[in-house]
Amino acid sequence: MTAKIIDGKAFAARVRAEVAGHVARLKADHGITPGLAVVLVGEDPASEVYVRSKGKSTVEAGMNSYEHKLDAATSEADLLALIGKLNADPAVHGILVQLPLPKHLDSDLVINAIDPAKDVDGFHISNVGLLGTGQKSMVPCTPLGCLMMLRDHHGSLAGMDAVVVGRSNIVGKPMAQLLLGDSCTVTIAHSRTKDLGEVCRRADILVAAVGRPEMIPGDWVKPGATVIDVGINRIERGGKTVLVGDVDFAGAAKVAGAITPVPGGVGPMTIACLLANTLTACCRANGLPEPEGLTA
Ligand SMILES: NC(=O)C1=CN([C@@H]2O[C@H](COP(=O)(O)OP(=O)(O)OC[C@H]3O[C@@H](n4cnc5c(N)ncnc54)[C@H](OP(=O)(O)O)[C@@H]3O)[C@@H](O)[C@H]2O)C=CC1
Ligand SMILES: Nc1nc(=O)c2c([nH]1)NC[C@@H]1CN(c3ccc(C(=O)N[C@@H](CCC(=O)O)C(=O)O)cc3)C=[N+]21
Repeated sequence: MTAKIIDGKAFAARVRAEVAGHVARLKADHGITPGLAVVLVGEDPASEVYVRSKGKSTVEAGMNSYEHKLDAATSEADLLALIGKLNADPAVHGILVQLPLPKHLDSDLVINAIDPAKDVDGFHISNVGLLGTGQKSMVPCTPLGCLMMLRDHHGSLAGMDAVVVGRSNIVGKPMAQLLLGDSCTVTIAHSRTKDLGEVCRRADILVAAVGRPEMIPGDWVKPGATVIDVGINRIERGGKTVLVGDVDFAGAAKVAGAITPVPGGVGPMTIACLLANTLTACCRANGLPEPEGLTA
């Protein structure tokens, strides 16, 4: 079998266009422009690329983008003061603090200082709790993007066996919650899982969020399964730096029913969902009905 390639880039373009349409209507009918503030502490080159591309997409969707670049040595008090200001600013509907933060900053403390209604990453403990109890929340962008692609491909996910490899707070755990919410039978695997290959081979839906280049070989994939590769790994190959996922794409594509590529899969969907979450936060803040199909 040769897998269908799930085109995250094209899907993301559709989501962004839909968001832009809603933004135009918000402006015309209500005079409101959604605003997203992105906070970057320190000078990680990969993060800077990512923050720039977020800013560009935000503006292209018709929203306001506010970038705050802080020195790597910024104190916790200064960062918390900035978050306080953004929380109080009515022009800012979404706040994203780029992770990881420099080691001297307590990321839990910082994330939990964000107004949950503006927490477009969905990392605040109250959003985590709302998601876990099936209540309306802000849903983390990467897992939300994965869910949208899965629903688009399968329609209903009910009863499917899903395996999520990785248990981070930003990808693995919220991904598992969303799959459970769609009535999958969910297994969460991690670095202490025994017989990971055996576990993966049970999956109708296999989500890899590990951060290890091409660690999942084709023979861990059940024939016909849907593979969602969240990994973003930069490696040297043939004297060039290339981007690869956590899955051996060539091997897995021979067995899977459908697979997301890297680049052009989950990454672009993450950014599209960030814009969608900012729009949703703006609608909620203004007591307006939220657009359908852009949340979980
Ligand atoms: N496309 C996108 O939009 C995004 C992509 N990413 C990418 O996704 C990947 C994962 O990110 P993130 O969740 O933040 O990473 P973390 O490093 O926070 O978590 C990695 C997880 O993988 C598990 N793991 C590590 N090694 C193994 C192994 N050998 N076998 C099984 N499990 C293992 C860890 O287990 P344990 O808990 O036991 O240590 C951990 O739960 C990265 O490549 C990152 O760049 C991240 C965010 C967004
Ligand atoms: N608070 C916070 N929220 C995040 O959502 C967050 C974060 N911090 N820190 C870093 C990770 C990583 N992440 C990516 C998003 C998009 C691409 C993306 O668009 N990737 C393109 C390729 C881009 C390239 O070429 O480098 C693709 O896969 O096609 C990648 C990675 C979000 N993260």
